[in-house]
Amino acid sequence: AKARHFKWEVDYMIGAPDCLEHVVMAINGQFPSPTIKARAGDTVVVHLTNKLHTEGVVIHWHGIRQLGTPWADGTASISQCAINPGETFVYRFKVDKAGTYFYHGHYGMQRSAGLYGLLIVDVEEGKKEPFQYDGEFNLLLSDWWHKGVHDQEVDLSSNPFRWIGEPESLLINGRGQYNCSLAAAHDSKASGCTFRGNEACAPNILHVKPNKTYRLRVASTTSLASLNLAIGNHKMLMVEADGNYLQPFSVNDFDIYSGETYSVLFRTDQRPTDNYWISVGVRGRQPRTPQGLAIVHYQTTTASKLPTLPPPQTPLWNDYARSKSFSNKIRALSGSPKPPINHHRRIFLLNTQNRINGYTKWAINNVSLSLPPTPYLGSIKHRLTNAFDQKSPPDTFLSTYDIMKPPPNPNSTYGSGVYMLKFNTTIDVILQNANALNPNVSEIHPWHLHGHDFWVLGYGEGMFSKRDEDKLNLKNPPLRNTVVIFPYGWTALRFVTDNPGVWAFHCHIEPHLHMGMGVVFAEGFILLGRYQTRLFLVA
Ligand SMILES: O=C1O[C@H]([C@@H](O)CO)C(O)=C1O
Repeated sequence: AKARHFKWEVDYMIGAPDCLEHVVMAINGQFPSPTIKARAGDTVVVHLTNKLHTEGVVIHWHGIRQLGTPWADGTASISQCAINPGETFVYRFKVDKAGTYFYHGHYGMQRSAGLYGLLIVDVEEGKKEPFQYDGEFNLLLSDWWHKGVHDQEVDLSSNPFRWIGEPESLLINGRGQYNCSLAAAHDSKASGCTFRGNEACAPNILHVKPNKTYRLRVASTTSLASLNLAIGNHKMLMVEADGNYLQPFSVNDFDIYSGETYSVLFRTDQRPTDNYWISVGVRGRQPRTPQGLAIVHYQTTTASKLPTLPPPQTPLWNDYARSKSFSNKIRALSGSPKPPINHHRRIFLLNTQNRINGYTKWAINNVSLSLPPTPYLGSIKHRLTNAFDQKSPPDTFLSTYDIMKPPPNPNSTYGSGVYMLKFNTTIDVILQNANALNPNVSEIHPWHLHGHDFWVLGYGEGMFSKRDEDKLNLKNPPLRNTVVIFPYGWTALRFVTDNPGVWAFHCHIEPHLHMGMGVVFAEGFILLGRYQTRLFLVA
């Protein structure tokens, strides 16, 4: 194992992610930020200097569990103070498990502003993956707005509320095309793009040889969009999710929610004199955004030749049955760690859209997350009891709550959202979706847990009930760090509190987190009475 050192400077720069000039966040002048490559067992050391003039910054290493290093999780107000302009903070953490990961800003809405990059962890030297391939490509998916992120933040925090709307573009590896279409040949209304190939917004081209197997690592860091990805005429084999191996299964396309990663294998067994589209489109919300496109180029033909077939169509945005069917196919590779059979504590988290003094918010069990200036990790360890509201949020909600209707009383309150979890216990979380403020609206929310992987025990419709208990999958549930709740449905997950620290658990939709959609798990602190806690000492 090695230590891998990086010297990074975060700044804004002028870019053109979808061909239109726009301010974008960059590391060392690069957008998307540089890809980190490491091997399992390595230590990554990032010296992060904040070159922004008027705002703080932090970076979260999404999917890395930070075993024994909770201070390196990179969450402002939770694991650390935001790094001030001019300051350097050193992130030092172990990448203990091979897989496809990414990193991103976790302060305000800086991820939406473009602060993200990939983190690829290969298996240890001499070890093998449980599948074989001849080459690999990375696709980092994101969505892009023409309105700047500061304006978006103010819109969302205004009364009356202003929603950010759907993205203008989808980006693949930071590249999209707003004012032209690569697939204009298949769309009489669109005007074609003319690229020489070296433009910053020219599409990604994956150069492949015929009759080989390639691994495609796909990560979604979208601010809002749920996506579906397909490769024209090529089937894919799902083999990895969020840094954990899957029982392989074949698909024509797959859904990917913000915060998720997948590896798929595909075989270049199609007509080698043609090229093929990779298309990415919006699901789960009214699609108002053109597909994102990349090209698979068979090296037996010319790279500039556009595919003859049209880009694969994205499935109907509200065909949730299709999305659920895909999610339900995801199983852990046989031999993967299994969940404990019993739980010690079960926390029900009701997701509702609410109002506080006329401001539109999201709340969990009627508490809308509001982060304090002093980071929890320090304030809880040092018992700074006036650093935040010590009132525990509720473990459940009224069983009579009608999730099919808008909240009868939409008024909510702000809270610190801190759940104290005992060390080495098994925690179940039942995420319960509900109707938003408008009638007949319930949206998708991908929830992401820091500091852990969890087992996804199942999904269901309506209110979680005792009867659903028997349907939970304790046999081969996948381990993940992000999972979706479907409209009007529930999702059950389980994890073990074996990693002392303070961990965010939140909707990975950036504007939703900004509007309070999250909670905090403080784990491994000994409770010494009402206001006294101490960090549990572990080796
Ligand atoms: O948080 C959100 O707000 C809007 C809508 O509910 C109110 O405008 C929307 O679609 C969200 O996801």
